[in-house]
Amino acid sequence: MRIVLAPDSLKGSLTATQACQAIEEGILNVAPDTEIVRLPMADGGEGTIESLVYALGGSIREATVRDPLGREVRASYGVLADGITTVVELAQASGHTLLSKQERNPLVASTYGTGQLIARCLDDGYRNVLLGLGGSATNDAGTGMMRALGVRFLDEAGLPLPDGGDALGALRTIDLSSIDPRLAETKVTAVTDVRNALCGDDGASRVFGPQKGATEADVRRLDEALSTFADVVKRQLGFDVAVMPGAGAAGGTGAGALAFLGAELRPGCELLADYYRFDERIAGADLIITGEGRLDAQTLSGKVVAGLCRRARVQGVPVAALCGSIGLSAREMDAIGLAAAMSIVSGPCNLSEAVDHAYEWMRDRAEQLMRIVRLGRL
Ligand SMILES: O=C(O)[C@H](O)CO
Repeated sequence: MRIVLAPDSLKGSLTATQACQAIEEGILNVAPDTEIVRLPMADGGEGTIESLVYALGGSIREATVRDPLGREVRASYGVLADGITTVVELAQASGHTLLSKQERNPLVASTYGTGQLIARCLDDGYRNVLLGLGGSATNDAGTGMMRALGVRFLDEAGLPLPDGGDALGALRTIDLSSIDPRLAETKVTAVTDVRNALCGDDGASRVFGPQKGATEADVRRLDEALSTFADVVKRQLGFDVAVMPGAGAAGGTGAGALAFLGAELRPGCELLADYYRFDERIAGADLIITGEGRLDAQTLSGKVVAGLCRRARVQGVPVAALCGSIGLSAREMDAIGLAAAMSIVSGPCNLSEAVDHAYEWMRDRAEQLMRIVRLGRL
């Protein structure tokens, strides 16, 4: 049998590569001669570097940059085995996991460190950058990132704005005269974990602000500030980032990447599947096993599992999912073409138990799934 493993991470408990390893162990316990293809997925957020480097080869490097509050932090970036592509993950330098709950404050948090990581890739001589967007602590439309790359964001008096999303309310002019000239010869592809717009009810501040510590009043200020940013970009650069799907990823960094880096925005699942040559590699497979923390309405709106099911359906390869929890009905699973889903949790437990045991539970559930598959072949 040939089985393709393509799980997303189970955030906070298993990375996608750990999930692959656990599932593989479970399968091989039952059917040791199974051919396994490992394609750990990611959506642009945490784990994007790890998955791409694991599946495609390459190396992980580190640099000291600024965290969302300006302190020094060691952050990773990836260099793929093709020798030309680097992977910068915004969550590494500007992610919400770098801050304690009390420190979270999207009014002031900045993506500056992400810009420093991009600059490091340019210093190393790379001109093809995959920029993973998701899991941010920020709401600054990527202006911190661009400041680290030479752009100046000025107020009415022509003075530079302070860091953070709130300050963008006072933005009047963008000075591109000192932008890093190497960007002109660099291709940036932004890998987005969501398709949200920049502003409004579906926008970055309203949908993701609260999880970064924004109060209702903060959400309104941040949304207005992003709208001011979008107006200035439109007036000065001539295009409308407010309405583009994915512009709201990572607190609006999708918009910044569009406006200043000339980035193409690609949903994470689609980009990784293309880099992995997913369609070719699933051809003739007996089964695809995917997974994520929770299967729910967000899964339907295009997360990793739905994206893979769409591609697998074209080739007639069945997909099963192993998840932390399942909030989809059988009918909804049918709608996305998911053949089966199992929770890895077998009884009531608290979150820390689930985190501590995720690897063994994933392995055991994969073993059960494999036993069922074997029964079906008797
Ligand atoms: O970082 C964020 O704001 C969310 O992950 C959506 O991109």
